[in-house]
Amino acid sequence: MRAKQIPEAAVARLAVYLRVLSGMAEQGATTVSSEELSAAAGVNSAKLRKDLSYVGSYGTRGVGYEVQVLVSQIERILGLTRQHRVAVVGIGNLGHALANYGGFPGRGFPVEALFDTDPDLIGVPVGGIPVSHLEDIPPVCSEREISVGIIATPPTAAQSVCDRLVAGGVQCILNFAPVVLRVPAHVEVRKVDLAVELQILSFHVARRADDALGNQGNPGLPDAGLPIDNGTKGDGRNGAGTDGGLGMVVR
Ligand SMILES: NC(=O)c1ccc[n+]([C@@H]2O[C@H](COP(=O)([O-])OP(=O)(O)OC[C@H]3O[C@@H](n4cnc5c(N)ncnc54)[C@H](O)[C@@H]3O)[C@@H](O)[C@H]2O)c1
Repeated sequence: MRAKQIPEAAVARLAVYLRVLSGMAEQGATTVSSEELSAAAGVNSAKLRKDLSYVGSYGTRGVGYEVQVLVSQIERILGLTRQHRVAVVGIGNLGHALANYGGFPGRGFPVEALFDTDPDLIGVPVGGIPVSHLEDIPPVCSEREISVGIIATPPTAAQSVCDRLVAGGVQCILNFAPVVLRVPAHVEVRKVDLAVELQILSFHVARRADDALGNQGNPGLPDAGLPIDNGTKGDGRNGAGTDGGLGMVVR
């Protein structure tokens, strides 16, 4: 199956399986049953088998899946066979945490550039990387071949930051600012909103309470298994769409 035909929710779960499988490989596991993997990932085994069929992996009866083979298959489908260099813009509370987080490089996302406007921060190393000024985003991103930009600025600054990242050749943007970004069609945006995740959790708690009272709950609401909100290209989900004339996608 081609990567673009895999449902968004399954893509998010594949990333979770990859994290779990990498941990198993580190512990020396060579094979894993679908039951073990589904328990470790917190996904039911029928859904897991369906997800793994998207990457062409069906396992062997009585043996399960070869861990390294499955890791390679998921990495290939997620485009993780090469590194994606990351820039973080806005080195405040969140930006500091992201810049200092040691877990990105090992997952193929080394942080290579930091930007802010605060004169007290410019030139100061955070997580070993000196903070550059906002104005330098295009040349620095282009020179360091940054492909992922993380926006952790106040919402009022996010669009102009986004425009600079795009001018620097960045193709993927992870946006923490509570604002909808306008980007050219070739740029992919994902929006992270932890409040939405909390609201989804709240929904599931409320549904359980409903079920306990013998009601059916609300079956039409989304799977809470997604770590982040999506912003897919102009498909009408999540408020995404095109502006029709400018070739821009609003996410
Ligand atoms: N999505 C979520 O779940 C979530 C969670 C926490 C925070 N946020 C959002 O993340 C953003 C950052 O939050 P924070 O608590 O780190 O804020 P903060 O005020 O601590 O940091 C913001 C940083 O952005 C810098 N900045 C301001 N204008 C800039 C510009 N034009 N270019 C570059 N840098 C600029 C500031 O100097 C500051 O260092 C906010 O928009 C906040 O709403 C989102």
